[in-house]
Amino acid sequence: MSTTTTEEEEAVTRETQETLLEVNDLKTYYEDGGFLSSNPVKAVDGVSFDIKRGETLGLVGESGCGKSTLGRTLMRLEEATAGEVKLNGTDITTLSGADLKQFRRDVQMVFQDPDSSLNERMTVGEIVREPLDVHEWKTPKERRQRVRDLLETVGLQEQHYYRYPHQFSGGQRQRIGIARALALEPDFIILDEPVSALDVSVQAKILNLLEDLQEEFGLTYLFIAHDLAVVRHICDRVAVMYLGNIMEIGPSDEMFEAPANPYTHALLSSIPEPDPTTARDRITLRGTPPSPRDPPAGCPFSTRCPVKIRPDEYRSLDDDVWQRIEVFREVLRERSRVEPSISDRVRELLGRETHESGMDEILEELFGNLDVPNTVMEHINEAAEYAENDDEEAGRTYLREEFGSVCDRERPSQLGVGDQGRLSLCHRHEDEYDEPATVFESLVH
Ligand SMILES: Nc1ncnc2c1ncn2[C@@H]1O[C@H](COP(=O)(O)OP(=O)(O)OP(=O)(O)O)[C@@H](O)[C@H]1O
Repeated sequence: MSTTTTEEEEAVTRETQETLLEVNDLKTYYEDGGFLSSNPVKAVDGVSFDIKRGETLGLVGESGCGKSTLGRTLMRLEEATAGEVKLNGTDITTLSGADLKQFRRDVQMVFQDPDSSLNERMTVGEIVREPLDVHEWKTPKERRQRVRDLLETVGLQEQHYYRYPHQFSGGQRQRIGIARALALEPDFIILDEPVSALDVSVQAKILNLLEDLQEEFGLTYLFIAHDLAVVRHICDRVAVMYLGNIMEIGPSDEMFEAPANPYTHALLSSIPEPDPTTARDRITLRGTPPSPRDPPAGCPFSTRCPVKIRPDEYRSLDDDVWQRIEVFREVLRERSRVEPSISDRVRELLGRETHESGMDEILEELFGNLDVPNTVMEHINEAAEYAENDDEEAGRTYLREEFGSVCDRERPSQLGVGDQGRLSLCHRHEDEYDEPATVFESLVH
């Protein structure tokens, strides 16, 4: 049908478009000598992608998954720990002097909260003119004219030049932020949740403005958002981020219609469907994302994945028992996050052995009403014993060795799915395993 041809044509067009930004195995770690552990926060943990000139790439994921850190690293507001960021073929992570100054003209950022990103003591004219002054753009007279033109471009008026940000509505303030970002004619703009703080009625106007500006000036966008509906509307492609990794990246229409990665699947199933006849089955994710100080050794999503690969000997184990084992593993992980000295202190304060009394209750709660095979229960008891003796780490290792699979052990690579260059980070795309979609089907029926 014609849609397929159009989609294929789009894929071919993308192939021939010029690459503006290329990111290779980028890592940004925060070494802040944390209170609970000296491990760094692995906010961005090895991401690779590219953005073509004129394209809009959406970056979505739950709070804390590393979206802003990635955006800030691309802006050189955070220092990359490892990897490459190439803009027009030049690695920007090592730029300095005049080259860095030029880079600061080419890449701009629009922030979520126009209230806190605009200096209340400056007039609108001064705010928009500031980057022109810093970069000594042409003459002062030409700068003033440029600001007037920019105000008009973003839908404000010339007389707004002498007013202060507090005299404007949220949408107008975001227009001021956009005018400022456009001042130096950048190639690339990072939009960090640009409409999240605005009323729904104003959001559409700002999104339309951004689309018009993109067309007029040939801009390339990285659009950071947690609102998937907004992303679907405005982005050509979407990258789904989880725990510092890109789990899936590809054309937005294709991804929204048939997510390939289990995490994308779960994320999309949590948005209400406008058309109830196509309602997807909702997937409720267990637990919370692991700490980015201590991410899983294998797949980043392995601790919560509803379609995680099981070891052969447990393929036919009852689903409920299997889920509870996974929860038990999560419990030990949580407990091992607490530094022993703190748990000792708690025990001291309570005047009792908190760990020991807790473990029996946990096992009863998790497995008490289930028919658990003896061999399985023996393994669980063994791990519980380690935990009772304050060695959660040994308990975790024991469970990983017994119940773990390739998902726990090996980080998957990004594998191609579909025929439009979509990539997904999941072992299930390897030939020997069932695809995530097939397993989700069987879970539901
Ligand atoms: N300056 C910092 N020092 C230490 N850790 C940080 C710092 N900034 C962010 N983090 C941590 O890095 C991780 C990623 O944070 P980031 O703000 O990039 O996520 P996000 O997806 O943008 O979240 P949100 O949507 O809530 O802004 C989080 O665990 C966060 O606590």
